[in-house]
Amino acid sequence: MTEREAVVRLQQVRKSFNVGEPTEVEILHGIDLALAPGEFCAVMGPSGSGKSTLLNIVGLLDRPSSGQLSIAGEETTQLDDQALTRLRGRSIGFVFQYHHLLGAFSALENVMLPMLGLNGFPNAAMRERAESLIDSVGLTRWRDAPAGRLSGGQQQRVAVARALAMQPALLLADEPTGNLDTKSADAVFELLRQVNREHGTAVLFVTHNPALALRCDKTIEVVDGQVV
Ligand SMILES: Nc1ncnc2c1ncn2[C@@H]1O[C@H](COP(=O)(O)OP(=O)(O)OP(=O)(O)O)[C@@H](O)[C@H]1O
Repeated sequence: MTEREAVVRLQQVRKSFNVGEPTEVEILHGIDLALAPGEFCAVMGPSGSGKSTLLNIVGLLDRPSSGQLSIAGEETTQLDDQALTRLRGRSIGFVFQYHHLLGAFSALENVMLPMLGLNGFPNAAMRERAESLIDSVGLTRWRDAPAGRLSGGQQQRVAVARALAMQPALLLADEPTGNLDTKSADAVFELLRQVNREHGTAVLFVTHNPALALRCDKTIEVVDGQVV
């Protein structure tokens, strides 16, 4: 797979944090990873091994201390913050363990929020697209309900629809089912698989659940800051 073809490519990515001058701890020790378009990859590993740190870097929320990272064929390490924000907005969707929805806003409004961009004015096309996303995650009846009133599983469905608002090539899901009962977790996982199949969205899916990992295209394991 060439750099252009990969949705995500990490080469020798290291990440250190300052934990009180002058002490630095290295958390990621030279990660190599490539994700093809449409690939659904589970990320497993013990607590504290560096999975979230890795996802934050792939999601352009944090920068590597060294190494190369390309997203959708674009090398990112030289980009300034503004260019990173733009690339993130058009290429990457996020679903976290806690959905971070705005509880007083309707399910539909939450899905529209990422589409508003800088001028902040909704238009009919945005509304139509948000409606179709809400339909596709099975929440047509709850479209106008305040997000805070929905069940945990339904809220996570809204979060998936919101993550897809900008039609990203890559979806990053950090334990999106970790907070749900088995049945809701299964439904949210199936939804991610469906999105992956129908839209060709590549997915990095952090999970502690081996049964779900088995249903992914591949699994990588992060142990002590290395992919093993
Ligand atoms: N900003 C930071 N400053 C210092 N240390 C950090 C920072 N962020 C993460 N760490 C440390 O990095 C290590 C890896 O954390 P990370 O959250 O990536 O692990 P994880 O594999 O996602 O764990 P879990 O499965 O429990 O979510 C931990 O020891 C954590 O304390």
